[in-house]
This record gives sequence, C-alpha cells and structure tokens, in this order.
Amino acid sequence: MTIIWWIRRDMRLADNPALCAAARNGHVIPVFICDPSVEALGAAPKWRLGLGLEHLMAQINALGGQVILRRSDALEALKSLIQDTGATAVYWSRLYDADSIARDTRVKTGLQEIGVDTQSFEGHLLFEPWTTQTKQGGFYKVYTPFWRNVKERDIPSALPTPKLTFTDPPATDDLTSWHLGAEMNRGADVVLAHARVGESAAQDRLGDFIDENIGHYKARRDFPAEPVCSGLSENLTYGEISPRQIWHAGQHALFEGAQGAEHFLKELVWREFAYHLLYYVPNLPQDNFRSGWEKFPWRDDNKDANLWRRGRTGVRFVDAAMREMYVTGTMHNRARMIAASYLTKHLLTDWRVGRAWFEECLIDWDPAANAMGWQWVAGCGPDASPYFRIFNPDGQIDKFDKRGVYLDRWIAEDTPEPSVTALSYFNAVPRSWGLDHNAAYPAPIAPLNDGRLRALAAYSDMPKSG
Ligand SMILES: Cc1cc2nc3c(=O)[nH]c(=O)nc-3n(C[C@H](O)[C@H](O)[C@H](O)COP(=O)(O)OP(=O)(O)OC[C@H]3O[C@@H](n4cnc5c(N)ncnc54)[C@H](O)[C@@H]3O)c2cc1C
Repeated sequence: MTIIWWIRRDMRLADNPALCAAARNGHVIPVFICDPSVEALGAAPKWRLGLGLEHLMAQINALGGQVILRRSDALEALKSLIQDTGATAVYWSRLYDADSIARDTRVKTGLQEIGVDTQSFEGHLLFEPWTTQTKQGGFYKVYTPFWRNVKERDIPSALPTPKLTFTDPPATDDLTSWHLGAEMNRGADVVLAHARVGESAAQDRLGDFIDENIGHYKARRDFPAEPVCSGLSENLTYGEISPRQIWHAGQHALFEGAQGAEHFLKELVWREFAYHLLYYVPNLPQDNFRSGWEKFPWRDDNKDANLWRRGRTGVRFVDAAMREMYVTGTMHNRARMIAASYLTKHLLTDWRVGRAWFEECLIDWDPAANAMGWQWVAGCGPDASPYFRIFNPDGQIDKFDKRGVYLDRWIAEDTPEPSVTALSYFNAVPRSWGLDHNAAYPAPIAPLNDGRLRALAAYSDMPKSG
C-alpha cells in the first residue's frame, strides 16, 4: 500500500503519529502543498515555513526519499498525485483554525468520494481541544480551571522516528520557484541569524533550556534581556518539535526538582488553552470575544499605528519591542504585552491592526496564541486583562529592564556606540521607510499620561452589556 503523508505543520520525523501510521501501513510519499492557506501567510511566517520545509526535505533525502512539492488547491493537488502514484490513502496531522478545518473537511469528502482512505491524527497539541470540558459541559473561558482540569492528565509518551520506505517519486516542483521569501524585502538575511530551523535544532533548544534555564524560568521569565525562555514557539509553530516532547522533558525536570518547571508546563498549557478557545470560538482572530466591545471607539489603522509598526513611537520599551520583532522574527512575551497594550490603549487602536502586523512579522506566528494574546491584552478576550489595567511602558522598564540592557540591545539612536543588534534593525527595514540610525531618537507621540486618560475615558463611556 502507498500512502501520502500530507505535511502541514508537522515538519518532524519523531513523535509524528500521522507519519508513524503511514510508515506502519506501507510505502510513504511525503507531500507538501503550497495551497491558498500557505500563499496567504504573512511575509515572515511564509519565509520561515520555506526554511523549515527545505530542512525537512534534506532530512528525507538523507533517508533515500523525496518530499514532493505541488502548488494548487489541496484537493486538486492530492487527486493529481493519487493519479500519478496509485496511492490509496492520505494521512495528515490535524489543525484547528476555521480555515484549515473547512479545507480538511472538503479534502476528506472529496477523496472519500473517489475511494481514497483519509485519516487525520493528533500531534499538534497535547490533547484534542474537544476532550476538555467544564463540569457544565461547555468549553473553558478561564485559564486557571482549565489548567486544573488538564494538569494531571496522562500524556502519552512521544513516539520514536519510524523506519520509512519510499516508492519512486512522482514529478515535483522546485521549492525555489515558490519564492516563499519574496515578501521579506531585505530583512531575510538579518532574521536568518536568529532563526533555529529544523527538528535537531529544536531538540538542541529544548535540551539547552532544560539544562541551563528551566531552574530560573519562574523568577526571570519576565525580564526581556535575559535568555531564560525556551524560544520553542518558533519550532512549535511548524511542528519541528511536538508539545508532547516538551511536556515530558518538563515533567522530567520537575521530577528532578527543577524550580520553575511547573511554571514552564503551565505556559505550555496556555498554548493548549489558546487552541481550545480557537476551536470553540472559530472567529477569535476576527471578532471581539466579549459582547459589547463592538461599541468601543477603536481607531482604525492610523499614522500613530504606523509609527508603532516602525518602532518610532518615542516610547523606548515599545520601540525596542517592535524592533526586536523586526530583527529576530520573535518578541519576548513581556514585550508583546507592552507593545500590544500601548497600541490598543495609549493609541486606542483596534487590536486587529496589531494582530495583523504580528501576523506579518513573527516567525513564530500562531493563529491561536496570537489571537488570544491580542484579545487578552486589549481587554475584549476570554480571561482578559481588565482594560483599565494599563501598562506604563516606562514603569515596566524600571521593573524589568532597570539597567537598560534590553533598550541598548534594540535602540541605536542618540547612543555613542550602538550595539550590533540595534544597528541591524536599520539593515532589516525597507529602504522606503527612510530610517537612519544617526538621526535623533523621536520624541514621544504624546505624553503617556494623556494616552492613559484618553483610554480610560473611552472605556468608561463604552456601554457595558455584560
Ligand atoms: C499580543 C500577543 C501575541 C502573541 N502572539 C503569539 C504568536 O503568534 N505565537 C506564539 O507562539 N505565541 C504568541 N504569544 C504568546 C507568547 O508571547 C509566546 O508564546 C512566547 O513569547 C514564546 O516564547 P518562548 O517559546 O520562549 O516561550 P516560553 O516562555 O519558553 O514558553 C514555552 C511555550 O509555551 C507557550 N506559551 C508561553 N506563553 C504563552 C502565551 N501567553 N500564550 C500561548 N502560549 C504560550 C508557547 O508555545 C511557548 O513556546 C503572544 C502573546 C501576546 C501577548
């Protein structure tokens, strides 16, 4: 039997239930399809996906196989491959956003109609979103009871890498012809220096984190200049590592007595919570979760938001955060909260404007975590931070970057000897932005207190409907 392994966000050989099942049942044809969902990705995640795919292709080549690349609608591509190869089954790992569910349902029906076996598998999450329910039978809207419900769950052990056998490969596209990095402008080389691509890099990252940082995680994870967090979001996004592998490594560290290990596991479960929400609230990336927020006077995209995107608000913590994202493709969690809060509160700008920019720039862009994160900060989401709790970006510097290490890392202007990272921002941004590190650092768009008072007034004027 010949089985197509339809690769999506599961670019790994170990702990991959779909791949294991395919290997067990016959010869495997690994396939990646550049369908409209791939074409629609933001510049940075699309480019990073191409790097991950290139890496996986080399891994499969080393085993004597080949990843087949096709560019078209997924169902059409799979039908044509089935015709070319005589494959009788298609296996894949499940995804949970509304567009992927709709596409996969259509593919399943379309292939079953022509007598092809289709099977979907777990693997992107620790547990399927529909397997956790409140006592009343609904989905969780608050994290803490969700965590209590799942923390004692038995998570199956990670699966080993299966032994794969391949058939003669059918025709394939050339990856370079897809130009997945075309929209990166001149930023790709700069971001590349910060990316850690592929399954073995992800395992190294996990190992380094467990050996060196998990013990400090709880105490130091909020300090953006400290390399204490795992950085694994980049690899989780493309499935270069599985959440189960991370979970078991964290549990082992906990068993060995590592301080902070439980806190790390809790953060990993925030990702599960985000997917639980996205599954039950498919419009989470588009619509305010809480009713009444449609009446909030969000500003549409505006010139202040443009300064925010370019790291030119004159508010140092915010600008540092935005530049970190442009240069590395990721942003520290505390910085994400500060940058998002400043946009939605001090600048009163619609959270969807910020969500879209993160979607464009993050190499760890994740449909569930990004949507939940933005709604959480903006105050309109499930279990959200109350709107009236407005971060003061300068106060946050005093708390989390007292010596200005993070600021020096990312702000070059008005500094006699700017750091290499701060200067690299000016190499990464499009020339059309006209930025020059020798120019003076901009004055703040508006005094922080004015923005705070305006946000509070808008909130108190909003009709509250529950
Ligand atoms: C406005 C906003 C947007 C965000 N957008 C994304 C996004 O697009 N992609 C993304 O992966 N995360 C996003 N997050 C969540 C969080 O900032 C990142 O997951 C985290 O910074 C990744 O760094 P790390 O891998 O070093 O995390 P660690 O601290 O090492 O945590 C381990 C893992 O736990 C998960 N995790 C940790 N914190 C969160 C959280 N708050 N929500 C969900 N999962 C979490 C991640 O998978 C992470 O890799 C967003 C947060 C905010 C406030």
